[in-house]
Amino acid sequence: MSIFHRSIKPDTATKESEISQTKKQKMDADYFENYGDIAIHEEMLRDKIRTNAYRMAILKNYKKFYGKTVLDVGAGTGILSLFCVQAGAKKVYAIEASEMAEQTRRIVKENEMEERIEIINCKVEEAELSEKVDIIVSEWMGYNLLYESMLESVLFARDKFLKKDGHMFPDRASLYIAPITDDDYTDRLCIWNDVEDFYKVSMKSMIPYARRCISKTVQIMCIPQEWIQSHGCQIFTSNLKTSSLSEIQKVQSNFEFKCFGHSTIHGFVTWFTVEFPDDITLTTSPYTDETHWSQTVLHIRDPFNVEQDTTINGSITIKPNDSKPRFLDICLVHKKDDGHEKIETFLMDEHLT
Ligand SMILES: C[S@@+](CC[C@H](N)C(=O)[O-])C[C@H]1O[C@@H](n2cnc3c(N)ncnc32)[C@H](O)[C@@H]1O
Repeated sequence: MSIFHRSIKPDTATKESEISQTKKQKMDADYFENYGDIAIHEEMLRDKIRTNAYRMAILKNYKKFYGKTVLDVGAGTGILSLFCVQAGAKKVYAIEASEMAEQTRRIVKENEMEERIEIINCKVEEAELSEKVDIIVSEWMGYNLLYESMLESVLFARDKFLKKDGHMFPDRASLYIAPITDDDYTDRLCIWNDVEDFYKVSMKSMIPYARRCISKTVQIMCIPQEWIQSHGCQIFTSNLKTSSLSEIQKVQSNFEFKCFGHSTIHGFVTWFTVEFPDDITLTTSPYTDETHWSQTVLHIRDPFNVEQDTTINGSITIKPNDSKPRFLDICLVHKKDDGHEKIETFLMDEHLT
């Protein structure tokens, strides 16, 4: 992604590009250092909803895997590669850029699968394979589906390594949004009223600022179903076999909700699903069992009241942040019935709560 404008002279542009390149490399280094740590892999393996969805998808589709070659993009501990061999894969290329790859080698040996799983310790963008593969498996999803921007690497791998009639596991991803009431929102503001009782000084003037602070931070949490105030609306869906890079680099969609009943809207929640062949779906919906992704909550600045059938419409744009492309810029525009449009912007970076 280019960060400079046409008006910048070539030499300045080169300098800018070098800086951005160094920044990007540093960010990637931090990213892979994070995945070199055991804790994140423990969290993923503890998430049985996630891991069993992949296990079921691979084992139930054993006819697709039997005798075939597979590329596991971002193998981590190698768990998905092991499932692929259990399903009968002839050869799995397990590409992992972080230092975890050293441990993956040990795990593969422990399972006596060295002859079938080849660990390649580099970024998939830098890998060379001696053949094209029949299947790509990858667990690339981040919070709000696109946080981390790993899907770009998976599509890169698809275009370079997947046979024309090959399969993607998963092969579809979708993102949903719904308006919510947040029962904890008022509690969070209470302190600015309570200061008077506690210490006999007033801090009520902080309330508008506190609201702004709440609305700026993206919260990762499992919300109670009762908070949801209308049916969800799909804002993004991608066929991973055919989607282009540009389609996944900018999500832009309108939404419209009809509210269930009387409540206060404090924000919006997003969740995602990924689908595999043979009707297997992994969902992070608030209506099903918790996963380590939870849901993503975007609080608005000025909560508003709704009644049954109040309409909320608007649009959402999600794209990688220009200078830190693994993070996301989110712009949410919303309007109640014929009211004024409100615009909320969020940076989904490491300061998630
Ligand atoms: C979400 S984890 C999944 C790990 C494992 N497949 C699992 O399901 O438990 C993603 C892994 O992909 C690796 N990864 C991300 N981008 C990569 C890239 N471009 N090339 C190679 N590995 C990558 C990360 O280091 C991380 O270990």
